[in-house]
Amino acid sequence: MNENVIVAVRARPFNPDEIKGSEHSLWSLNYQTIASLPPPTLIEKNMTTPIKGSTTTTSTTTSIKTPMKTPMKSSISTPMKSTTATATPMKTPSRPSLAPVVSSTSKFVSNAYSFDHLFAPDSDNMDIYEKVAKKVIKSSMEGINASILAYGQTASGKTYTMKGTGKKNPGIIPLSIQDVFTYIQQASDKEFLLRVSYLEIYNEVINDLLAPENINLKIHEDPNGQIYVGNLKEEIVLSLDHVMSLISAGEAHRHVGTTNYNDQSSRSHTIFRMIIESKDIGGDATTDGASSTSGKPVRYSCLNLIDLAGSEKASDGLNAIRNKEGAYINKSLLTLGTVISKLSEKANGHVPFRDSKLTRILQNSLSGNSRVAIICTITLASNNFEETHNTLKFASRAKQITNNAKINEIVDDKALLKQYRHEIAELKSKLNDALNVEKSLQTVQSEKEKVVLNNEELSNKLLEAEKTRTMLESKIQHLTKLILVSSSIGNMKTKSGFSSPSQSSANQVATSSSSLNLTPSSINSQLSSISISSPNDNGSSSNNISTMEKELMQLQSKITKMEFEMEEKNRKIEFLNNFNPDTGLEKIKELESELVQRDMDLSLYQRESNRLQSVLTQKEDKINQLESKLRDILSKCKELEQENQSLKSKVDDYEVMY
Ligand SMILES: Nc1ncnc2c1ncn2[C@@H]1O[C@H](COP(=O)(O)OP(=O)(O)OP(=O)(O)O)[C@@H](O)[C@H]1O
Repeated sequence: MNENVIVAVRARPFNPDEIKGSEHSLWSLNYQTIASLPPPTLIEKNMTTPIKGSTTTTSTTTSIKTPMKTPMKSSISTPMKSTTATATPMKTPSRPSLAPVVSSTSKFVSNAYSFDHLFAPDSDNMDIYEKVAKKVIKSSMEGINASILAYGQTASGKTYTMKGTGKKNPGIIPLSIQDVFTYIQQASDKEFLLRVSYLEIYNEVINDLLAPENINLKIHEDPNGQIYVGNLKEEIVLSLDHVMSLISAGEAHRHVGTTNYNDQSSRSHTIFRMIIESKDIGGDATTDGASSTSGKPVRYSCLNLIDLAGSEKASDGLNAIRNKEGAYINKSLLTLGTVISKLSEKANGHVPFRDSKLTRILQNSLSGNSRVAIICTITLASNNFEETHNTLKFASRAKQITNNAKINEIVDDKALLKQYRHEIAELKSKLNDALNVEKSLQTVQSEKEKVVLNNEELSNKLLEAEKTRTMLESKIQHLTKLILVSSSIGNMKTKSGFSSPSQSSANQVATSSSSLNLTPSSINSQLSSISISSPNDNGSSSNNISTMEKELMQLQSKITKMEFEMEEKNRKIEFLNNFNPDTGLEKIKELESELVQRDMDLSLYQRESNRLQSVLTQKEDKINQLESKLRDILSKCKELEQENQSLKSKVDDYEVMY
């Protein structure tokens, strides 16, 4: 759509210095028109003296209007219905008027300018937002590039207008951002992607306010003729608070300083930019929240909210730094003025966009596909008459510029919104894969833990079994020793008889036992009666031992088997550590069932080992008993031997006697 730049003029109230200095207004405001008043010296003698504190907003009559002492209140929100003749036409003009108005009663030439909106000193930021910015913001939400900028001399209220003074008095920037999010909230059939950047142009150097380490950035032009700043940080934003926190972080890096006119004078131009991408989600959103609207175009717009530094007189700076800053500011504003002037002439001549960073960055906005609103801030004080006049001239020229803003649509995949949608879909599928892998890994992990646990148990059991084996071995050894002694007593009977007194005591026992009916066979039978019996025992000691040895061998072979299993399990644990979830899960299950089987075997072995242990204990008791009986028998044998000796000597005596 072809549209002229929207121009609004805002007059701020007199500041304390101006009030103290008894400044008066040399301007009259009437609806959309502002006209200059003659200086007091020109007021005809027959006129009344200037009315102190007058708040009249009536425009000049046939005679020149009296200058006002204090900032006037404006009734500009409703058109005046005055029937008095005015120096300038009071109708809403379609074009601003630059025509000088000549008073009929003096040589004074009044300049009157008409704009789309004129805001008197008592207006507030919300008024300005509602009347100037709101529709521009709405356009930007619909895919139309937009720029809103504040222009004016130093201390005229640009920052006050653009940023406001906190939550109670927000300026155009916070109000716009708030509206952006309200719009998104209400547009239930659309999805949006917002990203912001924030830069300043200080002394013709571009600095990134969101990434202060990015300084002296360069301007580039893409193949489509779009101007952009390279390496500028763009942050995706999700809420009003998020944006505001970025802005206030950026503000901390902006160059601000004290001048003669403003304690907090902006020493740089700032451009807050929001890239708005939007896409209809229509009715075909998929259940997982992803939309299947990939074929639909993405609307794309660039919203610039610009707070310019103010023009100032060369002598305004307090020191060399301020003067240098002022010189850069003035130079770039002069270039902006020239650019605006050239664009307003509508001739096809050269437009010096490249003469300043500011105009170069604003090139796309000022020269075509963008809605532009300029808020020119002025002071009505007579001591700034010249600057205010210049601002109004600038504003009038800007009003001549026609732009052709249109909705920007991207059909291919260049829009970040589409790229993000693709990425989200890809990531979702990757996430699913990852979840599956995670599940498998969790199973593997728990299988592994089980195997490790089983292995530990197995190790403990193996240790126990080995202990048991060692104990069994030593007991069997001990038992074997004892039984061999007993056997040799039995053997004596068959090999040597009982005749030789020089034979061992056991033999002697055997000899004497014949007379006492304590023959080796009877001892043997006594031994048998007290012999150790295992469940499979046939009752003989040698059988006991061989049974135990057999059991021991079985146990040994079981232990060997268990050791082998342990090794195998260790191999499997190693295998699990290097487990590949795709192939290993089945094997883990097999292993698990094998492990369960092994577990059962192991507890069987354990039971067997316990049984053997108790048999051994039993046998040990019996051996102890046997030992004590053996001792008794031996002592009886000794007694018998002694008896035998005495009997022998008695027999000898008898033989001697008879
Ligand atoms: N409409 C207004 N109502 C009340 N106070 C205002 C208004 N406009 C500006 N002021 C006050 O005037 C002073 C200068 O305003 P501001 O800093 O916004 O000017 P500026 O044009 O941004 O100046 P500079 O170009 O030096 O940065 C501030 O103290 C501000 O609060």
